[in-house]
Amino acid sequence: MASNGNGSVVKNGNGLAKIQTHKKNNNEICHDDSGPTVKVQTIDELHSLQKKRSAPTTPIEGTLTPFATLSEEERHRQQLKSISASLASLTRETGPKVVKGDPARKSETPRVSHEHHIAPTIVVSDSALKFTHVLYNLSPAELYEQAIKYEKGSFITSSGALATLSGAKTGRSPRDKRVVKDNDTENELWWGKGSPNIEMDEHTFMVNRERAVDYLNSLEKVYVNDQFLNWDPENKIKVRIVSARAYHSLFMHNMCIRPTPEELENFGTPDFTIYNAGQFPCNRYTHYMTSSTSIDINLARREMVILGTQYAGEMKKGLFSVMHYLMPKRHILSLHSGCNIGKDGDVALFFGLSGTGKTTLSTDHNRYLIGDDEHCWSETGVSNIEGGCYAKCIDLSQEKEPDIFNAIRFGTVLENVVFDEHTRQVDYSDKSVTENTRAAYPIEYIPNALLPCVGPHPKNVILLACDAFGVLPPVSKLNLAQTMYHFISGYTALVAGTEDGIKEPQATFSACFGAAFIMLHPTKYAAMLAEKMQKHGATGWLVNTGWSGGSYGYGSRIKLPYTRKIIDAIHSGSLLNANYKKTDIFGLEIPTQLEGVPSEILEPVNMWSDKKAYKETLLKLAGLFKKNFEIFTNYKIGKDSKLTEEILAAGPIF
Ligand SMILES: Nc1ncnc2c1ncn2[C@@H]1O[C@H](COP(=O)(O)OP(=O)(O)OP(=O)(O)O)[C@@H](O)[C@H]1O
Ligand SMILES: O=C([O-])CC(=O)C(=O)O
Ligand SMILES: [Ca+2]
Ligand SMILES: [Mn+2]
Repeated sequence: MASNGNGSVVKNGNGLAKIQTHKKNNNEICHDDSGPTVKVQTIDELHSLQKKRSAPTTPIEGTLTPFATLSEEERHRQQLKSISASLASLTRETGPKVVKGDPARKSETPRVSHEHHIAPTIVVSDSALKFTHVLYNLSPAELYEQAIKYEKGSFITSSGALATLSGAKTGRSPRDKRVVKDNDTENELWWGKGSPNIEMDEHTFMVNRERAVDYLNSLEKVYVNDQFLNWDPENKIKVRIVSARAYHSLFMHNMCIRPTPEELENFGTPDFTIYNAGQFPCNRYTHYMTSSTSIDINLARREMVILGTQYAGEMKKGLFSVMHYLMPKRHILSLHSGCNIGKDGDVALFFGLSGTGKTTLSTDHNRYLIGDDEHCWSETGVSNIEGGCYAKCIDLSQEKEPDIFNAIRFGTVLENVVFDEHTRQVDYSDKSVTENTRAAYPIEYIPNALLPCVGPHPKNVILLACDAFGVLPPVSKLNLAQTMYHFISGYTALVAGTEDGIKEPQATFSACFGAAFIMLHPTKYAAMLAEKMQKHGATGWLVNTGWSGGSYGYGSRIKLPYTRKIIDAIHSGSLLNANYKKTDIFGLEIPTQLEGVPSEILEPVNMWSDKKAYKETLLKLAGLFKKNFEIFTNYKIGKDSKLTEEILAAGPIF
């Protein structure tokens, strides 16, 4: 039996109805098929319909900036020229042939003798004969696709974050950081004992730079981010990050300030450039190299090179070091601190080393978040340097820290976490890869973030110390000299190893609560802080977020709700008017009462059952403070020798 003549259903030999696939002239069956069809010839054409052209390549209509008067093509050309110049080998071609777009997409592969070929060649090498594809300021969605397709260990978690692996290094490598010592920096920077700046010469920097650039140019494609640092419009810095991984590009997209399409069109030449060739090692036969990792800063060239570590925090903190050099030159103080602002406009800074509570306490439901880690204090007030937060996520829970937990969603980079292979549910308690698991998210993922991230002069300067010895009071009010003493000391006590047995707390002193990132001598920053606090009438506080009733293993950590009550009382101003008494040895002013906190915990000795052990531990810690401060005793702080004397006298006395 063949056609029934109506052209719709044909019975075959065994009597089953067969649906005809050729065009019918009636529509009795499958009504849904009769709608309009797409007007394309191929599947590629169909895909091309999905995408509308947009930033960062589409010009914004109606903008009257000089750059906007250029044709789109000319703007494009200039942008590529700038990127080609960034990627130039300094010994061969002046810059590689760069072309925008993903090499995996055929339509974007350059044809021969293309106008995208920017650089005139001096000497032809193999690298000059190929194109380097530039993936310029990709969006999070595009970077997700790149990461998942090309980078092992990239997965979407159940909440939508991008889980990544940073490779062998899961934290910063401060011993592998080098800074070029030249005629200027020799006198300007802090060198020697206690300083984070380990010298290298200009020539060695160039060797490493060439190594990184050659590595990047050998790849089929590189990622380029053009972004900003510092929300203060007068002191914004333009940064370019050239990297080989979508993970790095998305991390910086989140952590730096994201330009608007208009700002990107007028971007021009960056003020600072990072070459992140982290997958590729440095050469240990190179002078100054003591491992296969090297993070090199050249302030004169305004460049940074990363070899042999893929830990993304190196980029964030490398730029922070640069800000610690550039900002003081403009009489702006750079700060390793969190910052928030109350409904009445009162600003608080939170200094502290890792794990002391900067992120936890600056993310406060009753206040607006300005930033969690890096700030500037200028003549006009405070500004966040970054456009994102980098939160520790070990043992993170929705109950304890809902805002951070909920920020871990689409767009967020999750480093080195462990998740269920099927549900992709993250287990935040799992330390299999590292204890330093981290989440990097744009600041606007925190619901009460203040945008733009700027505020007036701080009213309170809170120094956080997690004292695992259990002898520092939960809160003390500091005078200016004491604030400077504790700021320069930068104390916290970590507990080495948390698995089995009771371990001794380990005291850590890190000048300005961030010695790894400062460039000038600590007393320079301290002098600026003292001047600003004095001028704007800010009050200093020392808050112990660590142990009470005994050292680690005997006492217990001060409950977070109590610390929050203490912080609330600082913000509201009520603590300023409390009654105070002075402690022995450290001479700290401690309140006798504080609403919502049991009075006995305010004085540490009350909580220790073994008073003798308390006194011994207190003296031990005081001795550590004294010893640490020795390297600072020969420095004058600011112009005021009276203040210097007061600071030296503000430490423990015994
Ligand atoms: N009393 C307390 N005060 C503050 N934090 C506490 C307290 N008790 C426990 N914690 C916990 O200590 C941790 C503090 O870590 P947080 O991420 O805030 O430190 P951080 O200073 O931002 O560190 P980093 O510089 O490494 O980012 C959190 O997990 C918090 O829940
Ligand atoms: O920089 C990092 O890797 C994390 C951080 O915030 C710090 O250590 O201060
Ligand atoms: Ca933090
Ligand atoms: Mn930090």
